[in-house]
Order: sequence, then structure tokens, then C-alpha cells
Amino acid sequence: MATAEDLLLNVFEARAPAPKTFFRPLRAQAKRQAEATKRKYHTPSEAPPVKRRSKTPFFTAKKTGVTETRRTLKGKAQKTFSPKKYLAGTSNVNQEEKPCIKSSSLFKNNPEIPELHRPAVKQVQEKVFTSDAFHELDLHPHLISTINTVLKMSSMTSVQKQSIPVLLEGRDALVRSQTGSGKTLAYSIPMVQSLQAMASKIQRSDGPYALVLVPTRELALQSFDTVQKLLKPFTWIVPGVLMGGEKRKSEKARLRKGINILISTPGRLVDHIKSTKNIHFSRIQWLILDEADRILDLGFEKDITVILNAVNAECQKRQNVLLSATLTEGVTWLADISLHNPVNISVLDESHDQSEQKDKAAHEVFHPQTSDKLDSFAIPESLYQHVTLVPSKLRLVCLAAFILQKCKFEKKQKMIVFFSSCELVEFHYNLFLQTLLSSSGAPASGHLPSASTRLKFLRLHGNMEQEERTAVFQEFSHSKTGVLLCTDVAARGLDLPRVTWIVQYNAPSSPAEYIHRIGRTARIGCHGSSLLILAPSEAEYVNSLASHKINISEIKMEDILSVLTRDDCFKRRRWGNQKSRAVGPQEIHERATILQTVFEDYVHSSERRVSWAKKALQSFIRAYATYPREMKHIFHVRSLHLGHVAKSFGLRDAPTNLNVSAMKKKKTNLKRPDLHRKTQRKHCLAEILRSEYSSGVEASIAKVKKQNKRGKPGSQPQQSRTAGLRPAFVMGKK
Ligand SMILES: Nc1ncnc2c1ncn2[C@@H]1O[C@H](COP(=O)(O)OP(=O)(O)OP(=O)(O)O)[C@@H](O)[C@H]1O
Repeated sequence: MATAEDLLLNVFEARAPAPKTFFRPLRAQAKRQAEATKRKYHTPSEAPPVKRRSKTPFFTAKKTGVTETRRTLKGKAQKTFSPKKYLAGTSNVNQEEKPCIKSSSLFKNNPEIPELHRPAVKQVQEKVFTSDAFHELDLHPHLISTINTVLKMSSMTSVQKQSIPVLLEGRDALVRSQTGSGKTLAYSIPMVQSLQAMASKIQRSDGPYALVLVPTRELALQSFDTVQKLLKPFTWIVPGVLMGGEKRKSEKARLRKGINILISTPGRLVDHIKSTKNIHFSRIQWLILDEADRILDLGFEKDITVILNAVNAECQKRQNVLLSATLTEGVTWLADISLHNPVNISVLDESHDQSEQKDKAAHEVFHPQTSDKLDSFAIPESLYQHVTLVPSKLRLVCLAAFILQKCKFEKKQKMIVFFSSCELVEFHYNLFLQTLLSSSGAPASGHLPSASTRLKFLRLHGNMEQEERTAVFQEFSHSKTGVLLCTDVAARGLDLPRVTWIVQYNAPSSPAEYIHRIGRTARIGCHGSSLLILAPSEAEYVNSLASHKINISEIKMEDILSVLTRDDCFKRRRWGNQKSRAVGPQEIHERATILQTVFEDYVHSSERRVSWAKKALQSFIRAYATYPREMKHIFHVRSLHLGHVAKSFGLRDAPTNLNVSAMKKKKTNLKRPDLHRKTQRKHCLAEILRSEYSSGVEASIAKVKKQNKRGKPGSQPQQSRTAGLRPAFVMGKK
């Protein structure tokens, strides 16, 4: 019978050549060792291992070097140690005592961690602030005082200094600048200045004069907040936001009343264009495409063309601005179809003298000149990037140790941890909440009385209700500390103040995504750090980042794990007068093993939790299979050791009967590479990502369609929203 690993490999990699991997010889070795261990400890008096008792149908007892260890509590001979009891305050964990615990041999049979030979590269850097003040600009005095007093800003950032005068002149612009450099104000200040100065005073009932398109709901809210503040002295101009999640009916009502500056996600706006009578664009003066790269990554190009066509049909003369942190081929395409003789503002390239560009841009639309410019990213000087290589089995404890180190033992740390799917976020959020949080108040850590209050977990992903998403976003924004576990829903554009650490637990699928994720820290001149967690087999990714001029230094896994020696929650108690050993690698290994056992015990305390961990594992593998072709040599399902990966989900064994039905479909498609291969991956990834950013109505539409489809057995499946070639576009003249 095929193992789960074989099954998965067959499903995903039917056609791929086998890369050299570490696990095959090690697997045999692990098996031998497990057999030996089994013989050694299997005595009739022993209680059967938990997994044997479990009725979970999905698992077989495939061994991956598991040992059973008897531990005794100090002064209580014969009583067996359970880490759950050992941790104070673990009230939510099943307290039933077990005769013995199973502890993973976490530090055995792992692949060797390779030496990282990272090439030294000179990062592209841009200066964030200038010495120029807002009051030097030709702005309404009330607007200047609002910027100074309400926003509490006095000097401009580089991108603002370059963009605001150009936009005040009425020019179109393509603005490229690093994350967190102040692009929102770069377009909203000139927009508010021009709208408040209109000869005939704007009426609410006039409808939209400006349309701002952003990729996500959170970003829509954030931009709305900024615009609303700027409009404080100009009360007759009404801003509004459309972003899904809210009832369409109430959005329609707000549109009917009148919105002058309309901020929206593309999906939701298209939905209104198609269904709402009260939406018109005849007075549009400004069209802003913010985070253009993200809009395209999410497959919104079709929606954008629908919007551009709708706006062009009613209004030809307006000012267009496109903003992006990265400049890709897609962004250039979008610039071509949406901008008219734009000025190219690129802060990171000093050679782009603005006046020279203005002349140049007066005659042509900007085209990127070299691939180098396309592929290098500006990174704030004050952002320190790190990477750590961690074998799969140790990933979970390593992440937990890092969180504890920063957010329990250090003050004023605020961390975002990125995962590749909603399921992964949910799994880790619940796991940490039930294990780490309850252990953080342990009396053993008495010298850190406020530690438990510092350790706070939040999560954000696209499967959450909009209300909750907004509440979490607000809570984390205003909080001084805390750990936000999230998907890429939070990677772009979100301005979450005072974030000190970005952890990428699952590597991003592109360097651009990497930049956007780390861009949530070190914003606007502040200091920040990032940590990328890679498996040894993924070490090559560091070189791939270096080729994009991304410089990253290594933190050794042992250094991260060593924090556990500071946390007596994970201390093994010893008999009688036995002195505690000096802190060394052995002590670190023991404590990491205790922490892993805490996770495993929690996961295995009910069948529901086991199947929940299994689903998360499945989701991880699915996401792993969607890395683009050019990264497959680094992130390849074949290089995953399922048993080891399972450990990082608190599972003691590699599951065998994973639900592979969805994956089987992929295999069928792979049989027709001529038809599907090229588009499939892109669409699959886009679909996964889109679930994070949907307008909020697709889900219900999809439900209805699904029901209809069930009713019509022969009916064709709906085409993917992102399927097909670039949509037809009617270019409007200014
Ligand atoms: N001139 C300024 N002085 C001080 N703070 C500023 C200034 N301009 C913007 N900021 C602040 O900097 C932060 C980042 O701004 P913003 O979100 O506009 O950056 P961004 O370039 O759009 O980033 P991203 O690419 O991540 O979307 C915000 O908190 C904003 O209030």
C-alpha cells in the first residue's frame, strides 16, 4: 500500500524529475531506529501508545523515530510526568493524567543544515525623509494646518516631495517608491487640494469626483481614514468606502446619498457598476490606482478594465495616478492603458532627475529600461533582515521559541507572522493560544511578572467575517505589543504602526511578496527586523533573494531555541538533590522536546484536534505545490519529508489518508499540459489569493451558482474570474 508521502508525491509530481533529496536514506535509518525503539520499550505492562488507542481512521502507525520516555516529578516517585500538568495554568488543555508521555526525537534524523554562503549585495536604498516642509507647497492654508496638527507631520518624504508638485500641475503620474514611504499622502494631498479649490463648490449629490482603487478592504479603510482626516476643514466634500463585507444594500444607500471621493476594492466596485443604478462617473476628475502591483497579482486586471471602460464611457478628461512599490511588466501594462503622458516618479533611482523626466514623460509613456531596474527593490536602511535554517521537525518549536523570545522576554515588541493559508493561521493561532499563552503565566517565570500580559495573539485572514477583520486590524494597529498571525491579506499597503518584527514562517512566492511582507516594519524611518524561516532544502532561496539585491544575514536555529532555557515552563525537573545542569545544547534540546510534547499532547488530546492539524498540514502541502515553476527547484513537494513536516503540526506520525481528491483533479489536468499547464498554476494561485481579497459578494454568488449547477447536471462549470487572456479595453482619450 502506498504511503501518504508516496500518494502526495504521485499526485503532485507525476512528471517532475526527481531532485536529489536527503530523506530517502534517512527514512530507512529512521525506520530501523524506530523499530529498535519499539522493541526496547514495548513491554506488556506499558499502556498502549495514544495513537494505537485513537480511532482516527486517517493515520497509520508509521514511525518516525518516536521514543517513549518515563519522567518523574521531583519528590514524587512513581508518579509520571505530564507536561500539561507541569505547565501552570493550562486550564484549557485536557488534564487527564497519562501514564507516560511520548516525546519526539526532535534532534535525530534531521537533514544537515548547510552553511549559508550568502553573496554580499548592495541593497537599493532610498532616503525616506527630506528637509522640505509641507508649508512650502502651494496648498490651502487649512490643508497645511490639518497636515501639521491633525496628521502631526511637518516635513515631506521623498516620494511626497517629488509627487505632490507634479500632481498639483495636473499631470498624470506613475509613482514607484518603497513600502511605507508615504505614498497615500503623495496622491491624497494634491487630490484634496484640487477638489476643495473647484470653482463650483462640490455638492454631495454630485457623486464621485475622485475614484481610488485599492486591492484590499483593510487598505480601503486605511486610505479612507487618511482622506477623511485631510478633509476636516472641507466638510462639503464627502468621502466614502466600498469594500465588500458590508451589505450591498447599505452601500447602495450611501451611494444614493452621494460620495465625492470614492475609495473601493475593484471587485466590489465592479459589482456595483453591474447592479447599482446610482453609480455614475460623469464628474470624475481623479482616478488613482494604489498598490497597482498587488491589484494585478490578485488577478483583478479584468475588473480594472471593466472599471476603466465604465469611467471612460462617461468621462474622458481626468487626472490619473498609478502607485506601486514594485515595477513589473503588468504594472507597465496597466500604466499604458490608464495613464496619459505620465511623469515617472521613481524615488529609488537617483539618476531619474525629476525635471529631466518631466520633459521626457511629456512625450511618452514610461517604459522600464532594464530588467535590473525591474527586479531590484528598495529596502529601508533601518530594516535588518535575517534568515534561519530549520529542519521541518523543529519548525514549530523554533517559531514558538522565537515568539517567546521577542514577545515574552523583551519589551515593546510587536510581531507579524506570515503563513501561506487561512487554515495555517487558524491552526497556529489556536495552538499557541491554548499552549503558549497558558504557559506564559507560569510561576516559574516569576521574574517576569508582566510576561503573560505582553504575550497576546491576534489573527487576520480572508476567511474571517469583515467585522472581525476590521476589529482585529484596529486592535493590532493601536496595540503597542502583540503577535499577529496572518496570511498575505496583511502584506500589502497596510500601515500597522510600531511593528518591530516580521516573521515569514512560509516563504513567499516571489521576491516582490517578500518585500511587501517585510515592508510592514521599519516604516517611515523607524527601525525594524525580519526573520525568514527556511528548511535546509530551501537554503538556495537566499541566493535567489540576493539576485534581487536583497541582503539577509543568518541567525542560527540553536540561538533561537536557546531562549527556552530562560523559560522555566519548559524545564525538566530532576530527582532529589540532583543539581540542574549547566545550560548547554543538551538542556536546549530537552526543553525544545518538552515544548514539542506540549504541542503534540494538545493536538492528540482529541480526534477533532488531530483532524484539524491534519487539515492544516494538507493546506500547507497544497500551498507548497503552488510555488511558481521558476522556484520549484527550491520549493518542491518532493523534498518534503511528510513525517517530519507532520511534527511541525503537532502530529506524531505522518498521516496516510490525506484527502487528495482536490489534488487528484490537478493530476488530471497535468495530463493535458498543452491545454492547462501554463494557466493552471497562475489561476490556482490567483484563486487562493483572491479568497483573501474577495469583494465579499462572490461567495454568495458562487453558492447560488453551485446550487444552480447541481440542478443542471449537464451544465458547464463557470470560468475562473481570472481565466482568459487580457480583457478587451476601450482606451479613452483625455
Ligand atoms: N511626511 C510624513 N511624515 C511623517 N509620517 C508620514 C509622512 N507621510 C506618511 N507618513 C506616515 O507613514 C506611514 C506610511 O505611509 P503610507 O501607508 O502612505 O506608505 P506607503 O508608501 O503607501 O506604504 P505601502 O507601500 O506599504 O502601502 C503612515 O503611518 C503615514 O501616516
